[in-house]
Amino acid sequence: MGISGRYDKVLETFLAEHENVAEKQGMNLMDVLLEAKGDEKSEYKITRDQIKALFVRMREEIDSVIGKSRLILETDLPNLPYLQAVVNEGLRLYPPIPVFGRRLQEGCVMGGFYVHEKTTLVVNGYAVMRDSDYWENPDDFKPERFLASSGSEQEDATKEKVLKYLPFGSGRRGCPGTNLAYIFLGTVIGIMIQCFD
Ligand code: HEM
Repeated sequence: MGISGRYDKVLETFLAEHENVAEKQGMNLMDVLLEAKGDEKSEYKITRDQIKALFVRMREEIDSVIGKSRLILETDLPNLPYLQAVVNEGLRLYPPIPVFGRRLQEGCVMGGFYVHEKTTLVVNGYAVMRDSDYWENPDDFKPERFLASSGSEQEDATKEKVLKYLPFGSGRRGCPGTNLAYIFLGTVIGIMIQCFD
């Protein structure tokens, strides 16, 4: 058995351990995911088949662009649009920093309300990125929405996209590490796809 087969076996043991514990004390991320998978009423069903289809498409893209003889480099990322779309969609649905703040230097009208200067506002990026006014089927994991060929979200003008896609905030206090973050997310996820089944 290859290394990835052996690794799969170890992971399956962990999964079985989590599924079979009768009385849980606290929950960790794997418990949360397993509960979502088993929850009939959950808004979005996670199935192993969906994860597999996503995985197969990413693996095909990486194999066709890079081959099987080396690992992904930073310079490969622009040639891997589906991998980038998966990273974008992951950040849209599960932003590591879901809210961020601003303090107003001047009073102004926002959404019909006058907001005084020095007011601290919290921007809920999580809610904006799941708003059905801006995103089609917002709770679905659909990386295709970030592909240039997709008609739905991609047709939006760049400015609007910046304001509805906020995993790194926006404007002059937006995250200065955005480019670095895309590089490490793309390479780390891509390398895991290359190395493990
Ligand atoms: C997945 C990775 C990352 C995410 C999701 C993330 C997200 C964010 C968000 C939402 C903000 C607030 C932006 C705003 O208020 O408009 C922020 C600020 C910031 N981030 Fe990141 N970040 C990431 C990685 C990084 C990295 C790799 C660095 C540096 C190497 C970095 C450095 C900073 C700094 C210094 C600020 C404060 C900017 C300011 O207040 O002017 N971040 N980040």
